Amino acid sequence: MIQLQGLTKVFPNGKGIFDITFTVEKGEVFGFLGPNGAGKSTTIRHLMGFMKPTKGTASINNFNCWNEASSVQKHIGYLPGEISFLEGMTGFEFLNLLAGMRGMKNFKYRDELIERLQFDVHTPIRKMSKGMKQKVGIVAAFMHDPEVIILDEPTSGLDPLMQQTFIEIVLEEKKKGKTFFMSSHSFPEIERTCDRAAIIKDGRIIAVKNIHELQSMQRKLFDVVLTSESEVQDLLQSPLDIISHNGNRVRIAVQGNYDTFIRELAKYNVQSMDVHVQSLEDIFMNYYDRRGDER
Ligand SMILES: Nc1ncnc2c1ncn2[C@@H]1O[C@H](COP(=O)(O)OP(=O)(O)OP(=O)(O)O)[C@@H](O)[C@H]1O
Repeated sequence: MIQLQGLTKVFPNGKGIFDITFTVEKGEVFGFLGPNGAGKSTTIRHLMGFMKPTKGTASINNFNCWNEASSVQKHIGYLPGEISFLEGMTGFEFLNLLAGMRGMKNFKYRDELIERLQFDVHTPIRKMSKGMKQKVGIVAAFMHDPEVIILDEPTSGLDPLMQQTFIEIVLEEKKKGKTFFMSSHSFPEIERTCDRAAIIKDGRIIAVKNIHELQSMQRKLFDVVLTSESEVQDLLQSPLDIISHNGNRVRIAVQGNYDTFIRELAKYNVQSMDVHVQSLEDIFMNYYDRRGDER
């Protein structure tokens, strides 16, 4: 449904995106993850036909995103990363303007979305908070029942309850066979909604992975308190993956090797233990670091 083939955009300052290649299948929810400035919005702007690539192609539904931008945009719902609306209007007037431009006839879903996102759509846009504007943007991206929905950091500005509502809406649309491409910093949101995710850093794709694969890469970090610093010194000689230590405290990473972990710790007087499950974000950061070392 969405194809990027060697997509490259080099800005005059040498930054940009380089040789981006991947495919998103019809009905797939695809996450696009990366730190600030990695190239997420630039890639999305190419998908929307707002930017001409230096090299390579982007296509949606077999339409070239640059040469056939108007055909592409007919199939798409889009939420930009930075929303700029016609500030003189209310949210409702803005949505009506879009609906008119799109020749929309059925407003049932629009009204349902407004109801679920719980905001006063008749507020003038210039008086809206960031979160309220984001909600208007979400309604605008979904209301016309598009086949493909492209979202640039959709939950930024939403409170946790509304993030949850948003996730539910995405999962419902996924069931209807919609294709999603969404950039995000929120790993739980990607984890809950996406089938696969691409990880981008410094304009280059460093991994495209199945979400289950990412989840199975999760390590657990145990913060263990022993009775003395000398015990910690002894433990440092063990085969355990010790991330850090301070006084009689030690942080140990465990990924599958629980038996060794318990056998080693049983040799000491353990005073307390806390566990942290590594977030997907940490997994990505580890991934970046490893790749950085290889270069
Ligand atoms: N029009 C432009 N001219 C010059 N450089 C640009 C332009 N647009 C983006 N860049 C640069 O390209 C890189 C990628 O930017 P982009 O906005 O795509 O990142 P991003 O992953 O969306 O980041 P964020 O999460 O902060 O929105 C950055 O280094 C940015 O400064």
